[in-house]
Amino acid sequence: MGKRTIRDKLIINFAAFTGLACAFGLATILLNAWMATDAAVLEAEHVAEMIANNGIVDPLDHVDELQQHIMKVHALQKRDVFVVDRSMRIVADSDADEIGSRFTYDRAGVIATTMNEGRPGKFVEDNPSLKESNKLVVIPLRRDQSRSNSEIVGALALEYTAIYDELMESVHLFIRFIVVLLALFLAITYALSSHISRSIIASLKRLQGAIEALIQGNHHARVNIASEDEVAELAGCINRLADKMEASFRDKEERLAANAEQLRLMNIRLADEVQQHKLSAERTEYFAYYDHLTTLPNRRMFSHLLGAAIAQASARKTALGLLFIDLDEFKHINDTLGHAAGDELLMSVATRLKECVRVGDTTARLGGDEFVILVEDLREKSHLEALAAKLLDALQLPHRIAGAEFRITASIGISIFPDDGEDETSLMKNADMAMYQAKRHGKNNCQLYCEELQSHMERRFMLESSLRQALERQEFTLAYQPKVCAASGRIIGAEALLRWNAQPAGFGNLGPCDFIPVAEDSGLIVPIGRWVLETVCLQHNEWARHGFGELNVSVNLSARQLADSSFYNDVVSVIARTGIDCARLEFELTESAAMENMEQTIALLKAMRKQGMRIALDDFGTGYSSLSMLKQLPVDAIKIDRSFIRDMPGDTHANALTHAIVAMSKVMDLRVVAEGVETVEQVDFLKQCDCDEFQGFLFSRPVSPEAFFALLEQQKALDTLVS
Ligand SMILES: Nc1nc2c(ncn2[C@@H]2O[C@H](COP(=O)(O)O[C@H]3[C@@H](O)[C@H](n4cnc5c(=O)[nH]c(N)nc54)O[C@@H]3COP(=O)(O)O)[C@@H](O)[C@H]2O)c(=O)[nH]1
Repeated sequence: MGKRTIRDKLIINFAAFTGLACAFGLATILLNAWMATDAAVLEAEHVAEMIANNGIVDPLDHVDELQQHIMKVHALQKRDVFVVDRSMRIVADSDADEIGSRFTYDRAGVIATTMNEGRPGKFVEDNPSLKESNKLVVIPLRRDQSRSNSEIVGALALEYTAIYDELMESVHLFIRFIVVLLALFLAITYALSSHISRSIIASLKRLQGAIEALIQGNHHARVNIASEDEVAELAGCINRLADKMEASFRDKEERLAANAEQLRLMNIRLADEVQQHKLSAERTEYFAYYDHLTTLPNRRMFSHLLGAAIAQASARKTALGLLFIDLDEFKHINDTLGHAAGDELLMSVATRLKECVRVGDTTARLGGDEFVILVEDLREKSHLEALAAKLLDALQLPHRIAGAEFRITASIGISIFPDDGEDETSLMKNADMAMYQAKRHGKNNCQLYCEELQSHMERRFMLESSLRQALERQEFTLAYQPKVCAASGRIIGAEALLRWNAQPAGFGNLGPCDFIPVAEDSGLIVPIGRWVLETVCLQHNEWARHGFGELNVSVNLSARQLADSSFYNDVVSVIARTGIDCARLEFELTESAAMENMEQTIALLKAMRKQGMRIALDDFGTGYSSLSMLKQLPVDAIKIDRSFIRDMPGDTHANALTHAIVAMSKVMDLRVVAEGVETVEQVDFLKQCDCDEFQGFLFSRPVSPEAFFALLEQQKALDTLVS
């Protein structure tokens, strides 16, 4: 079934209503017609009964009286009346001419039926001669009309056409009235229905328009229905829905606006971050090739530049010079002044270096305090030496760091392409090797690479592996050099000095000055030092066993040992294992070793002194020898370097310095040991200076444990003799 509009439904309703109204009208008409017929028949029956009940008993025997009566009724009411006997012969008739004839115009046999059944009947006369058919009512005619069970002798027929027509006339009038009324009613109903449907449809259309506007996003759309019916309620609902939608839309709009603002801010931030990222990427890219502190090319960049320069020089058959620069004692400066000052110094160095080179030369920082300079188109080797000298001079000039002036030196190694190397790696390695050589040559100088240097390095490498083996094979021994009390002249202690027996062939006779630096550079000095300490402690136990437990014994320490994280624990555990009296154990370290990592060294020395061990500052006077440093370091004694002792008493300068050192030490409550004492004059002078102890060849060279023991025994014997 298709969709039905409201209009369709109203029309259907209207049609149904019309149909019902018509049916009702028709039913009314039919009822009226039936009632009219019934009334006419009843009236006829009544009249017929009246005629029949006129008091005549056995009426067919009194037909004349019956005839008279009929005639009276006919005269009064102008109706046809006749009476038939059971054979349908007319015995009385308002039309007297018909009397005696048979009535034949009742084809349906209504009269016969009436006579048989005793009930009234009605029929329409089938007389073709009549213009209008007569309607007749028939009643049975009894012998005694007052008795209902009396024999039926005939029938009386009374025409009721006129009364019927009269009644039907009013029925027709009623029908016309009903039809007009129905038509009027239908017209009004139709008009009203149309009006209502139009008004409802118009309202619905407005509702539809409002809803469609809402659907299309017009949230201001509202519908105003003046009525107070359901449509108006629906309009109210739609308006409320629209209000909600508008509020929700406004809310959404506000949220959208907020989101858009957030998005905008995020976009700005994102753009900013992208920019930052770009900058950071550029910075990362930059610092991948440039040193962030000095802005000089870094190792990676320099490697590229050197590679390119070698390729170009190789093609052009020209030479290159590579200067490897390492600052002397930079670590000390960094440790004492702090990293910020160290950074400032590095920046100052970078500036000085750049100021010294030509425009086409490349200066780079490899890291730490290592710098390189690449000189292209090199004509003369001497130009490199001149440049190195210029650099050393420039670097020596005071640097203004943190408001104070500092002086530094540097060591420079030089290699040349293609003589000293044809590739980047060998050129760098050889310049670096030459720089180490410059360091070994006392720093603040430059060294040109040469093949001997290479063989020297190779020799050094072989020495290192031999040293490693020596430790494993226990090829080291200790010599002991006596320390003599200045006041009593007696041996009061000894310094343990490392010796290497069974040395490998090809190295000559290697003294500690030859192999200890190699052991220090390679780190082997740590296990070697551990062995020295253990041996010294065991030796002291041995002396103690022979009654020389009061002797003090000194052990040398290098910076590398002090820097070793397990050093303190190693010392403590050796002491615990051997059971040596800590008060008899003294450690000697140089000023430069102490200064390599001053803070850590101070803490370490303090811890050792707390355990009862003593500390002596070795080679005093050759390094910084600053008063402030001496004040900071927790030491018990200083050993005046033998370079001072050697020159006295002839050198007034050395004499004065020795005097000053001893005086200063006394003020600081430090014991003073003079080392390298070789002459009696030196002893006399040192005694005048109030020196506490002497150590030197005058008393004894460093000797084997057995020889030292013999010295002790000899002293003991002398003591016995004197006492
Ligand atoms: N870290 C360690 N260093 C050690 C150890 N053993 C030795 N050393 C250091 O080696 C350097 C050289 O020592 P050595 O060749 O033994 O020389 C010592 C003495 O022989 C020498 N000396 C002593 N008296 C005189 C003298 O009258 N004249 C003279 N020309 N030389 C003399 O001095 C060296 C001892 O010096 P010092 O240590 O400064 O007291 C040396 O620096 C040793 O420190 C070790 O086990 N570990």
